[in-house]
Amino acid sequence: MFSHKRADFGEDFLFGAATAAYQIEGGQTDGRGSSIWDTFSTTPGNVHNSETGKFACDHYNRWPEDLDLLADGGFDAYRFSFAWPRLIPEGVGQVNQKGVDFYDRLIDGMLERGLKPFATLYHWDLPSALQDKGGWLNRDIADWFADYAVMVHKNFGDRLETTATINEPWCVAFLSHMLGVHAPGYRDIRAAARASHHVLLAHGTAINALRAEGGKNLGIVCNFEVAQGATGKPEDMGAARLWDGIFNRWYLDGLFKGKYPSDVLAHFAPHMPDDFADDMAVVSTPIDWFGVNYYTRGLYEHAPERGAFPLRKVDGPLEKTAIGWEIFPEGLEEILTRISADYTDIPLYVTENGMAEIEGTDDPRRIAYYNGHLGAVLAAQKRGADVRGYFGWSLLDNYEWAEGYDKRFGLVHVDYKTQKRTPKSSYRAFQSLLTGANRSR
Ligand SMILES: OC[C@@H]1[C@@H](O)[C@H](O)[C@@H](O)c2[nH]c(CCc3ccccc3)c[n+]21
Repeated sequence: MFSHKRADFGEDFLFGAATAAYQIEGGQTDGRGSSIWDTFSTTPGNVHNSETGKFACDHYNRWPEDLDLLADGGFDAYRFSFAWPRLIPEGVGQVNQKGVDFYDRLIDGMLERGLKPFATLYHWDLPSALQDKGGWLNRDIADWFADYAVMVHKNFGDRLETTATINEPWCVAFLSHMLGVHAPGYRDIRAAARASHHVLLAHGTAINALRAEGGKNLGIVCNFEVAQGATGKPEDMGAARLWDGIFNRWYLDGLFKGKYPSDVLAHFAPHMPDDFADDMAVVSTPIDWFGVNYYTRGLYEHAPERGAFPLRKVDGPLEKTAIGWEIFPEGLEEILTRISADYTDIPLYVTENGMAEIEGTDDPRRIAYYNGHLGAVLAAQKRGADVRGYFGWSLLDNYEWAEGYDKRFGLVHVDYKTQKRTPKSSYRAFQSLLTGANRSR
């Protein structure tokens, strides 16, 4: 079990678990439109075993059971995402009423169980019809996204506890347009530079549109990593600093200082959209809370042969999870205190933190992983970070993007042949922390 008590975190602190539509819903039916992950995952070479989210955890049909798991676990909140193609199949225009009905039932199901809905508008499943128009490379996406955000607000806003615009703009832009690891799988610095700006422009444009409709408790979720030099050599420390710029400071500086970091801009400058500087007031539109996703640290070395970004991640010595990420809870304390000291004093939520294992292990290390990172939250709170909640990634084993289904992050095991859900020992640890007892319905 955990070595912490629920009261340690503060009376109003919220505990939750998180998921994302494409990773759990399946349900490619009832008018849902195609997304870039449907096409990317069915293109050979992109995803482990060419696995897709076609069925996933069948959450589209099994959502009552999954909400029961959250309620039985004693969780206060549920972080979920809307599938843009399920609500507006072509991305703009015609609404799919069956999609609206699904999320109506889902959100009412949360409220009936006393679960606070923490919604994410975009968790990577862009409608294919918008990709056909350039997707994140087309500046118009700011308006497409804002119109979608307003549609969600009008249908569900009165029942949502919080709304995040984008999950992990670094993944939407750099991972997907520079590294090509995620959909749409570009490997092009010009695409990466333009997507890295347009994703934040879309965020700010949507925040302004939601404010105009009376939207409240609006935020964004970014992913963070502590970047350290593989050695103390100046060139390796410089590589870590540059990665910190690419992964962390591009978003923190853009969102909270209204200015992109000059070291990263030096590499992106020839490829940035014209007059991007004129957009920075919109990019840094004030928000009400900030979501922090944290998993691990990275060690970096100088790699001159690597072209535009002369750096390379190197293998570290610390214990690793099944997805190869070092276990480094101190990094969560560092990230939370850095954000609250250097960037903003608005409330922070740890919106994702968790550990992958492989099939059937119910890895006992997961309890230690969570215990260590919960301790990091407490340490950050003691150092002044206003951390209001913590969401474990993930409620269920699910579709782990390019890794397919092998890498299991769930607090609850899913047998994909039978769709049987089985709580893991880490689920019981949260249940004990949150309810003081191990019980199931
Ligand atoms: O990889 C575990 C989770 C994903 O399942 C979530 O959908 C996503 O929000 C998320 N972000 C991160 C950290 C950033 C990252 C994502 C994918 C690959 C490498 C780094 C880890 N995770």
